[in-house]
Amino acid sequence: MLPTAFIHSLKGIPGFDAEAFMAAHQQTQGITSIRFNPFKKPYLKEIPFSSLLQAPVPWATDAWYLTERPSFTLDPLLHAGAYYVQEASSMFIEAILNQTIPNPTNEVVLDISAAPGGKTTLLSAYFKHGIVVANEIIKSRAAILSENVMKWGTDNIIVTNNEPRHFEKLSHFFDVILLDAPCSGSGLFRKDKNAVEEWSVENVAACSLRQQKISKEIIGCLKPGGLFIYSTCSYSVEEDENITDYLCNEYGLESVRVQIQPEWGIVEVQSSLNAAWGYRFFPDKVKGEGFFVAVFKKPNVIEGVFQNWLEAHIAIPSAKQTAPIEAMFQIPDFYQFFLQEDSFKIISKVYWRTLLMVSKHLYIKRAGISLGSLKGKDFIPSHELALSLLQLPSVNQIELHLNEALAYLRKQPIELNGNMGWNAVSYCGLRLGWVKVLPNRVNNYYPSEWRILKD
Ligand SMILES: C[S@@+](CC[C@H](N)C(=O)[O-])C[C@H]1O[C@@H](n2cnc3c(N)ncnc32)[C@H](O)[C@@H]1O
Repeated sequence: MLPTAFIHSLKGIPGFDAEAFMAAHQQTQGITSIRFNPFKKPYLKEIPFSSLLQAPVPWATDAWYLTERPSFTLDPLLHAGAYYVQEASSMFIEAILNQTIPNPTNEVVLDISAAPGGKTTLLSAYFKHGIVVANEIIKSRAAILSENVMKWGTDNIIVTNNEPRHFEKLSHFFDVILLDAPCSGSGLFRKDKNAVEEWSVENVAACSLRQQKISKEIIGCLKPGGLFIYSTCSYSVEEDENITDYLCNEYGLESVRVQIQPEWGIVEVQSSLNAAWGYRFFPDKVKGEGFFVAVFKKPNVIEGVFQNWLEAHIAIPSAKQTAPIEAMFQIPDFYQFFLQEDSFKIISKVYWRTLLMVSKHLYIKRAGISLGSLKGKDFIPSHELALSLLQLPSVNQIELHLNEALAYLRKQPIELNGNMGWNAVSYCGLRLGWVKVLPNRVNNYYPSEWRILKD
């Protein structure tokens, strides 16, 4: 049962049809959609859920509605990062980017509220020659973000665990900022019954203030001429159109209109003060959950100078240290090696300076691809390396059957014939992780904290 005050608060919003809206909330069968990982799909020997793929999500690339929700946990390809289970409305960010930055080059992108990482993975794929700083304020959620980023496997994501105000020093640094704001969550009422119970007029007002505060703290990081995308999964005007007015009034952002197809069912709205464009997703009109998004351009004025970038708390290992690792994994020379804690990592040389600058001001949870660390004389490859997109021609790869893959993901002992030492294991052609073959046993190196607990 939806709160009366909530329904009352939506009356008068263009596209809101109380009866149809409430009927859509009675539907028990949820909508499930996935977006394939464009970098891993070419290696897949079998398309997951091929019999369940119902129809493509019209505003996204290689994203599909499924006829039912399978057990994703028990699909090894979820753990290999073959796809991301993402709510369809959220995928509209790709349609926005296609229209506003049709030829992405080497953009520096900030996803300020990024966990669990649905939009981060989308941004990482869209800006494949750029870099995405994916930030999450809550530590436990930053860990989930990090896990999902590792599974996605790209080398162009830096995960940070900071408050938005910590970004203030990165003046005019980003070409694109996505603020997928924390909100009252009414758009997810169909999926999350707790959100219904927690909804209140007071919380909507508190969320609106928080959205303004986050905007204020990060707006200076956007380059003149840069793109600002604001989204929520709330239907409340206070969190949607009113924030778009705030962004135009306070920071002079210019609203950008996006083309939509009538058959998509998305409702175009305008804010009351600045007539800023916004896009509303109502569940009775769209095959997806509730969502709001608006797009802005920062005026193109030239101001400010970049600070001196070149001091950072990241170490560069010596060539002597990296030579055996380079030889072990045949690392292409467009990568820069760096050491974070005791882990050897790489990032594209193009983004080395970006990383230095970010690391000067923010807590970096992960960046680039971790290759592993030295334990005595042994080099222990990181799990992240197995999940990355790096070709590892010198590594022996053992293809597992479904039962073996699930045993591996449960971190159970498995029997395999591999080469002595480190071997990657894969399922349907995608790497799942590492095993170490010893004379009398095989050690399973799947991370304990990620293991599947479900039978
Ligand atoms: C809507 S969710 C983000 C979903 C994510 N963008 C995705 O696509 O998977 C909003 C996020 O904002 C974070 N958050 C909460 N309070 C915040 C604050 N004060 N500043 C920034 N982010 C905050 C939440 O922890 C949550 O992860």
